[in-house]
Amino acid sequence: MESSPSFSTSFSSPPSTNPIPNPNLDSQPRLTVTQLEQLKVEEKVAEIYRLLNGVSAHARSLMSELWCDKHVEFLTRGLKQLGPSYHVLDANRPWLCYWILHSIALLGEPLDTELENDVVDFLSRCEDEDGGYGGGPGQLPHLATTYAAVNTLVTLGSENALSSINRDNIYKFLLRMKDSSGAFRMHDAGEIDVRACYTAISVASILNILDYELVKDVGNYILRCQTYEGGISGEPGSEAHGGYTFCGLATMILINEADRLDLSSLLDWVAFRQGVECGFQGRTNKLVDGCYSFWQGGVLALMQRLLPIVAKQLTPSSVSGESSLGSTCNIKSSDLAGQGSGKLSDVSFSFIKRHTESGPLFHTIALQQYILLCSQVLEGGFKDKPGKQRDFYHTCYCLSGLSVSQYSWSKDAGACPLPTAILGPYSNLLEPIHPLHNVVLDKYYISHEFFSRS
Ligand SMILES: CC(C)=CCC/C(C)=C/CC/C(C)=C/COP(=O)(O)OP(=O)(O)O
Ligand SMILES: [Zn+2]
Repeated sequence: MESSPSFSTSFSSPPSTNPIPNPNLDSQPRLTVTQLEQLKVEEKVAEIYRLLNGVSAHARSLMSELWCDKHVEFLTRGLKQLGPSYHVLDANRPWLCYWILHSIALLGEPLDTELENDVVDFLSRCEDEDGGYGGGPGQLPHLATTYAAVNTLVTLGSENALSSINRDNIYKFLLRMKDSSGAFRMHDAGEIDVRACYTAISVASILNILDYELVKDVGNYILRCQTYEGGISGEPGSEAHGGYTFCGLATMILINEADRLDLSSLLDWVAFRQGVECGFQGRTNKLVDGCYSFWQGGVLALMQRLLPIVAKQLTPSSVSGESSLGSTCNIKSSDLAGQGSGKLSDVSFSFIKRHTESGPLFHTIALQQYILLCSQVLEGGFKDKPGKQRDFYHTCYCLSGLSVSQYSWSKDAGACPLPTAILGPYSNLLEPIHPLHNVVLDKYYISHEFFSRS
């Protein structure tokens, strides 16, 4: 054996170079590429956190400040003009709109009407005449960019933005993407995966066009993607990953079938993804990354609302209660038969005992610390981890994760958190999100009202 069992090889390390000799530890077990990277990241993060030692509470609060003005400046500049290096994202332009505009909305910053109308015009030019949005004008419609475009227009929230969406055509596009297995494909003749299922169901739900035809058998596909670890993979037989776990769980909640998952093993898997760096990793034995603050933090925010069902899966009569997800998720614990593996680790069990009544399922202050001290770029924007560059994707998902962690103690969706739930000054508080769609909650309510009318 090349390495000791406790240093098991990561799935994603390239076989040709893995494991490599560790020059610093000649007589020790040899470490894999990922293990060496992990040690470096831990050291960099520890160095940052050491700065907090021995300084006053005031200084610590300043070090944890969210630099709102800098972020708004970075985001607004990006919305107006991007440098040439962004050409690689030419097929993702609705995503850029969503990442930037959702981040601005989370920061509570209004957008000027001219800029807003420019975005609505641009997205209308990305809309295919047979339904769905492409990555840019004239590009083929794709489910991911359709999700990004719809979430952007919901985030803008004006009559002009919401009425620009052709719901009949989007419905036809979604039906065309539906596979006979029940799952969805990303585009005509494209790949089938959990992302496609989530983006289709999220769009249909938010636009109030979700029906039996779209829902039929999609839950069976998601069930096939829950792995032996408890998390959810992109397709059957692959590795559990935070991004897909969010997509899979949110889909199951939106179609009212969350109780079919083994929620106790899912909870165990996701709870263990928060590491010594205080942030989350995307999968077992991989590195921390700021974007998982939302993908994994969002899963835990959803799981918090499902705890009565987790407990019911374990012991059908132990806990009773209703899910609090609101109108899009009308799961009633009384509707659910006790099912699932019936096995729950001590960790999950004590979580449930402590948190069925209140309180988050992860260390929310620690996550805020990772986001604000390790991912935040003081000139504006957020990054994956120390040593990386800022980008709009990480800015969007670090801010979304920050919002989720700030509101995780709040009993009612969006209720103002206590100061003790916020790391740094209270002015760090972001807008709350709807955790199933990742749009700002107020914007969700406006669109819900708008699309309920027709
Ligand atoms: C709505 C929507 C489209 C959601 C997408 C969800 C999402 C983020 C999926 C993750 C995809 C994936 C396998 C990343 C692994 O990358 P990596 O190997 O570079 O990263 P890792 O080492 O952190 O796993
Ligand atoms: Zn990332």
